[in-house]
Amino acid sequence: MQVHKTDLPGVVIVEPKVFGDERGFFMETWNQARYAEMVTADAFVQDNVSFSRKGVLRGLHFQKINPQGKLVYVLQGEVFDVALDIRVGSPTFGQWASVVLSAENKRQFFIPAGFAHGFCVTSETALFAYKCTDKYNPQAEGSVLWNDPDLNIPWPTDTPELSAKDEKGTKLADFSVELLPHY
Ligand SMILES: Cc1cn([C@H]2C[C@H](O)[C@@H](COP(=O)(O)OP(=O)(O)O[C@H]3O[C@H](C)C(=O)[C@H](O)[C@H]3O)O2)c(=O)[nH]c1=O
Repeated sequence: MQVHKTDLPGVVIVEPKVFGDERGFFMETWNQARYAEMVTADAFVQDNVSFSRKGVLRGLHFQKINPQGKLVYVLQGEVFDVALDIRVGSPTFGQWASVVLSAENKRQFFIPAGFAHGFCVTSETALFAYKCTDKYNPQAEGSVLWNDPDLNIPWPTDTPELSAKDEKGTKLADFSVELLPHY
């Protein structure tokens, strides 16, 4: 397994070891000891899967309370994935890192607790899997506006399919600091 740093401390790209043979391939998508040593010491407590069509954009979501670190990857298809630092007091506040995740490249992306996360599907469909380091807390959820002009994130489409919640996302600069996670 290889782990690559990004410009955002704690946000890493994981390339798991893939065992290919004439039948196909095998890979460990998580291993408690190895990931605790190489990715995050935080324990994972919840697994999620979502399925989306091309052009669907989910994000940019965070939880102020029970902030979730996420180990995300794609089981089928391809997405453009973004981690945005919204931790008040962080030296990289307002900065984001992106990566293309696909069933082909088999990459994983770790987004630490306190970041906002989102992805946009670039294949016909995508099956998106992830592990979370804290529970779902809908009362504590927030959405940063996907196309916040201050962030200038190069999403693969200007006209994504969004949930009603994400249509009404808030510009990062418009959040009062008590609604954001703290560094
Ligand atoms: C996230 C979540 C959702 N739900 C229920 C609540 C709704 O009835 C339904 C769809 O929820 P939502 O529209 O918030 O799903 P996404 O838009 O995929 O949200 C996720 O999108 C981005 C990419 C993220 O990083 C977060 O994991 C998460 O916010 O699933 C649950 O029961 N448990 C959960 O952990």
